[in-house]
Amino acid sequence: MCSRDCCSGPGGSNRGNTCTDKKGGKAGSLNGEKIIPTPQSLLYPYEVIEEIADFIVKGSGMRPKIGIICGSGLGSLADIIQDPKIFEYEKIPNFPVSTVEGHAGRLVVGTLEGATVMAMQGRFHFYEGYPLAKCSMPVRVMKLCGVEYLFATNAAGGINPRFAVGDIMLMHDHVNMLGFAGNSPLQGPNDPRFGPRFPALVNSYNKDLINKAIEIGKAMGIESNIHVGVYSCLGGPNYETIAELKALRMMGVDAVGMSTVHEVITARHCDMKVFAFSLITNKCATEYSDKKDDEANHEEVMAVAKTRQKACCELVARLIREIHLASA
Ligand SMILES: O=P(O)(O)O[C@@H]1C[C@H](O)[C@@H](CO)O1
Ligand code: HPA
Repeated sequence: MCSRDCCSGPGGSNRGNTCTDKKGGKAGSLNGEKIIPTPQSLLYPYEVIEEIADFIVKGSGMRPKIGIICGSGLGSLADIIQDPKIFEYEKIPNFPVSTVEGHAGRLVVGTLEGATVMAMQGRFHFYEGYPLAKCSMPVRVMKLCGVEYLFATNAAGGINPRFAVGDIMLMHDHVNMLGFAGNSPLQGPNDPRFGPRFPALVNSYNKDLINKAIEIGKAMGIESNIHVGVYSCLGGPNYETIAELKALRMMGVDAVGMSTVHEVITARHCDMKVFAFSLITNKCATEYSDKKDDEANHEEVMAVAKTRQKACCELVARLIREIHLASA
């Protein structure tokens, strides 16, 4: 049996992603066992998600209402949670592990501005070798824990020439490049306990929350650093070519990254309200040049995120306060 995490789901059974064994042989029959392709939706059945959610709710003694996913270098969004109960990903049954620098690999449950919240300090990316359904599985865990609002954050390259490094782009739409290529976290049989077979995605990004965030940005005196725009997720881990960036710009994309979209699709499928933003950590070149500056790198992404942690934390905390006060 193949034990690689990329192709084993809960229970350790093979989940049918293309896989090579230790000797580099193509999987199809590994150690004599036949590998049967498994649709993404069967990677984590409802009952397994329920078990994970029970583990978190019982372990924390809380039913969080707001879920936060911390982007690269934005783990401090979870550090401001009060009275935190911390769950290392390795200790949560059937949870994947974080493999990317800047993604600590912990789930933090507690209170923030009076609201009960749970935050992923570390997300899962397609390029790590995880199928999309596994990348966004924690969103379903959040849902079954009681979460109504998803706050998804990411580090992204700015394609819109008006964006500067350190700016925040509130996402109001996305272009799902992995979807264009036929990949979706919802692939396979649909479990209606999560949501409908064919979810609509217009109005995925909650307009009220976007408007409130703009107001908060003004109150913080950073309105000139706040934009509203379109994000696109590519598979990574390589950054984009100039031709790809030009094409994305022509499609109306303002910022590009390697995450978030599949999480938003999963959240909207199970009817969560979504707020998402990109921290612009680098400017993407859309013209050819020999300048080394044009080359994105993860160290720069992390360094910029560090300098903007405070503003991002304040924006998130103030918005959560508004949600909490409105529902009190
Ligand atoms: O998890 P996010 O989307 O914030 O991380 C971005 C995309 C890659 O994981 C990494 C590239 O620097 O940052
Ligand atoms: N491209 C893709 N992902 C990213 C970038 C980028 O320029 N910056 C941070 N994450």
